[in-house]
Order: sequence, then structure tokens, then C-alpha cells
Amino acid sequence: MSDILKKILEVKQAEVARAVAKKPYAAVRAEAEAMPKTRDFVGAIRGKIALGKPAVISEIKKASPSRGVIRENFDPAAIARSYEAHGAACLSVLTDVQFFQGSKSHLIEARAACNIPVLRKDFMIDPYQICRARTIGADAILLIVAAFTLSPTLPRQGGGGKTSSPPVGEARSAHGLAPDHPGKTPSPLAGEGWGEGAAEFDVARMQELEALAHELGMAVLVESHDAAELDAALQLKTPLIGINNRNLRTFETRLETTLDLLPRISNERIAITESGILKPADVQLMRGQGVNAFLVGEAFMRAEDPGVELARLFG
Ligand SMILES: O=P(O)(O)OC[C@@H](O)[C@@H](O)c1c[nH]c2ccccc12
Repeated sequence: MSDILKKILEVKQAEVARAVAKKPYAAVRAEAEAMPKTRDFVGAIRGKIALGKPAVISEIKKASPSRGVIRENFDPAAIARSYEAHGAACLSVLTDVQFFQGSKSHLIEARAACNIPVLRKDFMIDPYQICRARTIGADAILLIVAAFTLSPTLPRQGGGGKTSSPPVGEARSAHGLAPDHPGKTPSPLAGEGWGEGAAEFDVARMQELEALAHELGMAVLVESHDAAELDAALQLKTPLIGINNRNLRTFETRLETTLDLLPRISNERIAITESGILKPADVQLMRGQGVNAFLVGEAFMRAEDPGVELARLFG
């Protein structure tokens, strides 16, 4: 796992602990269950694609660890209105405070200013955060597979150690290939500073968080960056399969990441290419390969009017 991701997750754990001390889980869960109905995030994406249009999840993000401050003049409500007016399918709003200068209020303001569904973009590792997402109005949440990496040094069996559930190998069998590592999801990070033994992902935990999100009426976007992460992602039920072109360890961004992993994703799912889409040629490259859903932030955030840039990029 990247040092930055590791650092972010430590902060998230501390945030959850502080929040639980202020308000217990049962209370936030009850609040979540009492919220009005969500907007249909998956339906909004399918709707665009059914019309032969690209489905664009447009991001509202002030800053990032790799880029620093991206947008000075930052008005989430105005940005949300502009995105909606120019055909965005959905919004994605960064709510992480420390690393992305985001805020829950950004999501609340953005959602109140439009009628399209909104993803809470944050680092979700705990049921508490899922409930909290629902209480601020999120229609969807993000699960980043890399955040569920089990340390190779953790005990795998017994002694209270976590074990991952057996992979179903859905996409591979859909392509006529048998899963080659039954019972484990090996990571290519092994041998790249991880020491001996393949890393695994806590798929059971991801499934638990997904089930809770679905129970609360929210959609789930699951994000992967390589084949092992994608295999873990495909063990979830959600149709929304994100492929992050940005490596969270090095911040290197390669659009080939999406093209390389695409054949593993069956047609019942929706492949969403994330990060590094900057120019019309990038969009054409993806659409030419059958990718119809996009998550774009920086290109829009740097433009004077983000929605106008959306129309230009995807026009
Ligand atoms: O700004 P870009 O390169 O268009 O990327 C948007 C989005 O993919 C990126 O912000 C992102 C993808 N996965 C994440 C996980 C956490 C925070 C941010 C992200």
C-alpha cells in the first residue's frame, strides 16, 4: 500500500474513533435510516449510455495530495449547477478534509443546488462512515480496493486474524478462464517492497460495507488499479466498476490501465475510467474501446466554468 494511502487510512481510523465517541453507531445508523429517498445513481449512468451518450461523473475537488490546490475560486453549489446544466450524469464530491481540502458541507451544498445523484468521494473503511455518508445526502459511496489490503504479516488463519473470502472468478469464467489462485487474491505488489508473500484484500469487509450501503439505498462504486484489485472488486455485487488510471502509490497516471483491465469486466457491469482524462482525444480513445463512463475532476476544476469544459471535452 502506498505511504500516502496508508497515512490517509490512519487519519480515517482516528476520525471514526473520534466520531463514535461523540455519537454512537446506533444513533448515526438510525439517522441514516430516517433519511429521505436517494437519487438513482446507477440509473443516471445507464440512462446516458442508453441514449448513446458518455456518462460523466463530474468531480468537485478543491485540492489533492498530488496537485496541491487545483481551484481557488471554489463554490460547490455553482459548480454543481454548471455540471448539471451541461449534461453531467452524476457528481462526485471530495469530503476528505486533511488531504483534499474537502468537506461534508461541499457535498451538502452541491446536492442542494442540483437534481442529479451525488457520490461521496472519501476513504471508506468503516460502517460508521457509510451511515454518515447517507445522513449528509450521499446517493453513492466509493470503496477503494487498495484500502482493504491485508498486511502480509497479519496472521491469515485463526488467532482472530482476518481471512479473505474465496474469489468467485466471475469475469474470468465469463471469459473462459479458471481462477488461477483459488482462495486467494494475490497482489502484484508482492516483491515490490512488500517482502515475502502475496498481499490479499479483505473482500469480506468490502462486501459487508457494500451490503450496508445497498441496505441504506446507496449505490457503490468500487475502485481498482490492477488485475488483482479488479478480481477482488468483481466479488462485489455492484455494477459500477471503477478503474483508476492513477497509481495511488506513485501518482503516475496511465490511461492504458483502463484498456489493459477492460477485457476482465463483463458486459453486465459498467466500466468507469477514472483520473487523467484531460483532452477530447482521451475521451475518443476510451469510447473507441467501448468505455462509456468517466470520472473526471482536474480537467474541469482548472477551467473557468467547469460545465463548459465538460461540454467541450465530451461534445
Ligand atoms: O482529477 P482527475 O485526474 O480527473 O481524477 C478524478 C478522480 O478519478 C480522482 O480524483 C480519484 C480517483 N479515485 C480517487 C480516490 C480518492 C480520491 C480521489 C480519487
